[in-house]
Amino acid sequence: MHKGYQRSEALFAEAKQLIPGGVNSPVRAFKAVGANPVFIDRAEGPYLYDVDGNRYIDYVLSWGPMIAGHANEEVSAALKEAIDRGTSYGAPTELETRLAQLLLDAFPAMDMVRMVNSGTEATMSALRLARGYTGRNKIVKFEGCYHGHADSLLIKAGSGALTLGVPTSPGVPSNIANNTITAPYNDLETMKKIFEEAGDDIAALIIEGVPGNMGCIPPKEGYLQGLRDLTRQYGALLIMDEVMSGFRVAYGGAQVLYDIEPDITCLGKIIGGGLPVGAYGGKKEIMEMIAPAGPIYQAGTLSGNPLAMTAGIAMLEILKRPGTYETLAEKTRYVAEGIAAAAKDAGVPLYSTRVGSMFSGFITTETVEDFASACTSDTEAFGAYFRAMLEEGVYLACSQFEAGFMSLAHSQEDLDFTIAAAQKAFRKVAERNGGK
Ligand SMILES: Cc1ncc(COP(=O)(O)O)c(C=O)c1O
Ligand SMILES: N[C@H](C=O)CCC(=O)O
Repeated sequence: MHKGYQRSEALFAEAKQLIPGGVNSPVRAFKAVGANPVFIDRAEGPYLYDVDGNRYIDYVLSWGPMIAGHANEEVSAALKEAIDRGTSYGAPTELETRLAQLLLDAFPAMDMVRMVNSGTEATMSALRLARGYTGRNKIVKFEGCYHGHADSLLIKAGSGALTLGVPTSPGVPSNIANNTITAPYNDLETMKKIFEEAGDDIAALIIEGVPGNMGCIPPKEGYLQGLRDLTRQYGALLIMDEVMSGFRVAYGGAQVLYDIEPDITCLGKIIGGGLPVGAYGGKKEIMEMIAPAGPIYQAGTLSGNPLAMTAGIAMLEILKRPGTYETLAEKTRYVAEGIAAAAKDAGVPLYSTRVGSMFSGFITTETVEDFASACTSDTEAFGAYFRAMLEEGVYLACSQFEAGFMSLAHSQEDLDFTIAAAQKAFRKVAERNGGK
């Protein structure tokens, strides 16, 4: 029985006086689902516990990083041991080299990697590198893909920007926006035309390994290879943003799953084991353009932070174990199919997608394969579904345009509980739709 949201409501009211919108990242505000955020007290395994004493099965997992579950014993033990040796030195450590080696072993396309503090820093720095390396200015991104909040990339962006109705943010200077070309995802013909027209000016094409920021939308067969061939033909770099898909859809990322060789890869989330981190890497010839090896400047006071490196190493050691990704994919299949069946039984149209341990359910009768088709979803109905699931004790991403994530800690009981909750929630959505 849900205990209500009293204390969360009070904390949110207080936070709104001190922090814009009461949150430190817009998606957390639950704005698109007609609710107020629950404030979290603690987390363990697959569960979040809120300040009112409610327990939720968590499919957000801090927006992806907590793939081994919250407060994982091995990650926590490594961190406890590390913290007494100091929390930041601003000087090199062996830990950075150890994590770098793990990343390079997992990504055959990377010869070198640079650590930063967030996914935003990784993609922003990767663009500068691509521009500096090619001597060109334009970049191509996809409608509905989100790569963090750097100016060049906040154009027709997904995630919170899309959910909150500001996919192209005010404050991005027009001369920067003019250098970003946007394209529809999963449409190779349109991309060919873009390159025919502007190919000689394009420094890079950036794509999410598996887009998750307009909901999870798998690439069509051969699409990524088509982009790889096209970028090579025109001398543009292919940047795979695997901040979300890295170590989520495979050990490595989407490029390992689909056998694609990008020029630059961006990482974040899982590789920090729940601590702030990002990384970007690629071929030696490109990476050695970065200072101090080369002239392209990029720096960071806390980059390579020993705690983030420690947590990342512990996390990858867990994920390396045989069977990890098979287990994650099987749990995801089970719950996604269960949710889809629950929607069908209630007469709610649901288009279900998944890749590895990422999944989405779009409330629409359409086939979802790009931004335009994702936008056919009934976001009001999604809000009703989200609120009903929350009351049942299941914490989903608070937008139709976000992906769900599975962890190693979710038990069979948790998955069955989730499906039973979805059966109740979709019946409520159907009643609401019938009552329209
Ligand atoms: C694909 C992708 N790229 C980049 C980012 C930006 O990462 P961060 O939020 O760590 O800045 C995110 C998430 O926010 C993401 O999902
Ligand atoms: N969809 C975003 C990243 O993947 C959500 C994280 C955020 O913006 O706070």
